[in-house]
Amino acid sequence: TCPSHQVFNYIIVGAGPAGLVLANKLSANPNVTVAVIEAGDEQYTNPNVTRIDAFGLALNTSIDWSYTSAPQKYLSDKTLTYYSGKALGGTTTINGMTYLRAEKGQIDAWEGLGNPGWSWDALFKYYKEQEKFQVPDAEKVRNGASFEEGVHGGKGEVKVGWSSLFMEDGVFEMLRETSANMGIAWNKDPNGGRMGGFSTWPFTLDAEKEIRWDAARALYYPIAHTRPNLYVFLNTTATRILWSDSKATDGDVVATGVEIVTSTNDTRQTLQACEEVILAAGSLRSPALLEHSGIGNPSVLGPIGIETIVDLPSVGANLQDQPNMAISYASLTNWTGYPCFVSYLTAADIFGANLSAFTSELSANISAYAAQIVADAPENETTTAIEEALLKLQADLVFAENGTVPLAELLWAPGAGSITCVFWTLLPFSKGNVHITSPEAAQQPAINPNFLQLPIDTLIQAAAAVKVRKYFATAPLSSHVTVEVAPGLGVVPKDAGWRDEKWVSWIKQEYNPNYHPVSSAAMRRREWGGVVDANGMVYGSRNVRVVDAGVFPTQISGHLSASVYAVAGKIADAIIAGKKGK
Ligand SMILES: Cc1cc2nc3c(=O)[nH]c(=O)nc-3n(C[C@H](O)[C@H](O)[C@H](O)COP(=O)(O)OP(=O)(O)OC[C@H]3O[C@@H](n4cnc5c(N)ncnc54)[C@H](O)[C@@H]3O)c2cc1C
Repeated sequence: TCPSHQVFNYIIVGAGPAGLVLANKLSANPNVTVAVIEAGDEQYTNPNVTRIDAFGLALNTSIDWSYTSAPQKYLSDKTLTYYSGKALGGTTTINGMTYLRAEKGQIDAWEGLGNPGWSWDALFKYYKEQEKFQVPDAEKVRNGASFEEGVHGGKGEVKVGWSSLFMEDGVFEMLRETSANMGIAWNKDPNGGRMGGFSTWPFTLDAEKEIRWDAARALYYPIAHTRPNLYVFLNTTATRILWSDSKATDGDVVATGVEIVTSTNDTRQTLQACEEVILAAGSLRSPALLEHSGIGNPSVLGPIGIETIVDLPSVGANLQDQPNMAISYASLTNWTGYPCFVSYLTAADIFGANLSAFTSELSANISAYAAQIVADAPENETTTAIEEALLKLQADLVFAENGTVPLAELLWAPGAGSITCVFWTLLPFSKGNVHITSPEAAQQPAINPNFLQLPIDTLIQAAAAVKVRKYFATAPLSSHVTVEVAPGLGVVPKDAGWRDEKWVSWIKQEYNPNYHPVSSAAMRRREWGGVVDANGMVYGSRNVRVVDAGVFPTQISGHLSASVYAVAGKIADAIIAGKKGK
């Protein structure tokens, strides 16, 4: 028990989906006090957050951190805007609401990275338990909404379904038939562990009231007035973790609370935690908080005058995100409605007869790729042995014979006088990092995903682009489009293959992040570049956890939020069960 109400059992930093799952679950016990610290404000009535047609409107507003990436070495030093939510509800207040989980095989691979108990079946329990699936009516089903029995849950907090803005009649059938003619089968439900094929996806929304369903709506507002043991500090930023003068018997550091600053008062204040400090500030900020608190790589912390109290060079390492760009064709039709059509392609779908040659080329290059990753990282961040093992694991998963893990995602967006396909490589091999560059906590860290560091990522993206063009040339989609608007045949000639330099330069020019940054506080065995153990506990600490998208041991093929909710749910239960880890 804690001595007074000024001292909380748990302090959670960040009120995104991860932070709010933790807050909700931990505060269900009335004897436990929980403080949530969130840099942003509540957005209950902000129409940019509630309107189901609002995706995009909140970007670059006060609820978006709008970070700028570090210059991207492999993109001619270009910097990219990194959207990220700053609100009660975190990035779910500004995101696209797509509810897509992951591929079974890739979650099963998490266990092998030193995480006992992490498998698809373990996460499936949480996906279902947290979900309130709203069964689509007959009209929505005619327009493509579909699901498999047993895949969804009906009693959870996260509302999932389709809105009335569904794309008009005919689009679903047109894309489904085109996919079939491409050899891409219809997948009735991509959320059951097999994502490959052509599908429609559900959204995180309230289908009856037609409002977006962000993490605060799901997990905070319903309990806000019924839990006096839950304290939420809005417009408040955590600047560092506070440490006890004495260490635990095994030498681990012990957190006593956090230092905070509010948006109206520059004076540093402290909040004390008698049990744990849990960082859920997102994959771009939790590593920065660890570093500002002295946990990290001495070669990163030393030069900016921060004393290393736990030597953990993998903090902020392993950052991975996906490349995002679009191919667009003119159409004589003004398509209306909100699209939710996706094609998930495997390596075999993308490379066809070239697959085994491509796989051999990759295998032959793995050592060189590992060396490149090490060369681009700060001193002692990682080793070629670790990187080689991780690259091999990913290559085996993605390029396995008869492998089912999707390697590229194609989103179909018919609009006014056009049909656009937004597409991205799902599992890039390039690897970056996120590190602080100043002792000032208010300064954003340097976000460096190292996009297109390894040539293989450009080739996969180009091969996906060639496949998108083939889609547009296949009936019946081909009969609904006229000229290619982007990139346009003048930029990339019609017959350009995926090794063509024209694709490479177009990809480098059009490059955007996909805003799915993961693994910067990876849950892995410590000697394999892990930051946290299988229960989210930071190595070298007695009572500090990280629980957010940063702990994903690897990138996933789904969109992140469904899996962030599930990962946080599983770790919250581990905390409640008293498993401190290690
Ligand atoms: C433009 C965009 C579109 C997306 N679309 C989709 C989609 O359609 N479907 C999907 O599943 N996923 C989507 N995502 C990704 C998904 O929303 C995020 O991966 C997910 O919200 C991450 O959850 P999190 O809890 O790890 O972090 P976040 O949701 O980012 O929450 C972290 C919170 O911590 C707060 N914070 C940070 N530092 C501090 C500090 N020092 N002190 C106090 N508070 C702090 C932040 O303000 C934020 O509220 C999208 C992301 C973006 C940017």
